[in-house]
Amino acid sequence: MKKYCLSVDIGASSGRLVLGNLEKGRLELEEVHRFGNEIIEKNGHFCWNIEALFDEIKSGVKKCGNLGIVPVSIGIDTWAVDFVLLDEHDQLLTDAVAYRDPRTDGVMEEVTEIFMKERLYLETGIQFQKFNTIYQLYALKKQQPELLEKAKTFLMIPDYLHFLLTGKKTNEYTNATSTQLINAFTRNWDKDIIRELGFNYEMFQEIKMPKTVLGPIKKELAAEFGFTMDVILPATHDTGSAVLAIPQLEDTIYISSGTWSLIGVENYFPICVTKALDYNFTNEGGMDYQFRFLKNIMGLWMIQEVRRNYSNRYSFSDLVELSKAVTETTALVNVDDSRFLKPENMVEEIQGYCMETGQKVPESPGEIAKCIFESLVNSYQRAVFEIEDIFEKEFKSINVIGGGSQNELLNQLIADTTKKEVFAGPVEATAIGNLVVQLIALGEIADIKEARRIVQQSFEVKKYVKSEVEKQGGVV
Ligand SMILES: Nc1ncnc2c1ncn2[C@@H]1O[C@H](COP(=O)(O)OP(=O)(O)O)[C@@H](O)[C@H]1O
Ligand SMILES: C[C@H](O)[C@H](O)[C@@H](O)C(=O)COP(=O)(O)O
Ligand SMILES: [Mg+2]
Repeated sequence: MKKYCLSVDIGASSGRLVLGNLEKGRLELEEVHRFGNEIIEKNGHFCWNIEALFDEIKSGVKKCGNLGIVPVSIGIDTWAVDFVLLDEHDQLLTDAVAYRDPRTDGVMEEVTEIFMKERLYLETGIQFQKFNTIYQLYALKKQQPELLEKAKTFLMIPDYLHFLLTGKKTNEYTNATSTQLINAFTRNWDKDIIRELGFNYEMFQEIKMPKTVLGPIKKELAAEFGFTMDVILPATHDTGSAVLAIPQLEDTIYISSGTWSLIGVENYFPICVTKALDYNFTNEGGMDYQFRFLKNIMGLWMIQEVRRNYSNRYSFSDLVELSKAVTETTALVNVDDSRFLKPENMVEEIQGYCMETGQKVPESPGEIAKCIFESLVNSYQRAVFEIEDIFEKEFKSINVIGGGSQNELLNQLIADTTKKEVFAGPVEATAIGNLVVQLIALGEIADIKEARRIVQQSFEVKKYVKSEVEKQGGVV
């Protein structure tokens, strides 16, 4: 009898439910449901449509039933930092405000007046991004103090979705670390930081690790689906799941390439030295208390927005082909400039940057796309230099995972620019990482080492090496 697990991976642009089962030492996947995940405007803020996302999860579970498949377990992973607050009746007090909302403008600067950056970094090891949960909560404290006073429960997005499924309230570790409120050494909520910022320490829930069996779904949901299953916590931070599906990590820098490009390495301890702070690297928590030493690069969000600006007239592969047809050197932008975090119009924002920096302004969709891809690779190259500077070693290869690993032009540009071997895939690394944790918890896979061996045997990974044609252009 096949034993199926069900992964729910909701990234910042799309979500998918993927069934997984082990067959003769290989992991077989079946995508049963895919849906978009767009930011909406609600009550004057940019928000996620959390109700619609839960409905999509339920639709996907029902599709399993329609296929005659009853999963043994389900686990949900999503993007990081965002959260909801519940009142004493476990009702929503807040919308699921998105990390791209401007409510945190200027807040990080205020908080680092209270806490020196060095202290926050030494205690948490987390990068300084204006949208971190710590700054979102501080913004709430300033803008809607009455909400924060009423809050009895803090749940991050996947925690909340797991709560809707089971009625259980926990905070999963890997995602909790992205709040910048977890102490990197105690691996628990940092009471001093929380209390000194005036947050209610009691609203934070017990930290649970990946592989935790949270329990069965609620009876009424089991009745609705026609079957029950257990919730097993994956690494509920999607990047935490994605890196678990990298076939081999030895001497490898990974790029989790989706809406964001998360570039980093797996590490056994937090690196909180000044150089890592200056480079703005983060030490996000991983399964089995590993650390994901990485940094955020603006990522394929930029091409997603450009596609939207062109009314979705072009597919992602169309935009890649159009950029290939552009032969002359294009302008380069600093993709990590906060102006690209949520511009009105990405095309115009890129053109404005090029005009302001005295560069030839890209006009056609192909020129815009090429500018984005080349500029992203420049930022990747800079991050590679920084990683090798901190670790005082050269890394042999780069493994690109996620939807962006399908961008062959980008993969080749990375190989040409970094002069390293580039491995591309698995595409659905996040869903795979989510599934292998459930299978480990169920005793179907021994540990993460065996899981990586299974991934190697189960999924295609393409290799790219530096092409003969020398790449033009330099680091911005
Ligand atoms: N066929 C394709 N060719 C090139 N790029 C692609 C293709 N399909 C998807 N992508 C890239 O993958 C990105 C989405 O990656 P994904 O990991 O699904 O994102 P997320 O998890 O953040 O929602 C898109 O923004 C797009 O740039
Ligand atoms: C805001 C966070 O940095 C972001 O969630 C990032 O950590 C992440 O995991 C994004 O994943 P995508 O799959 O949406 O690119
Ligand atoms: Mg993703």
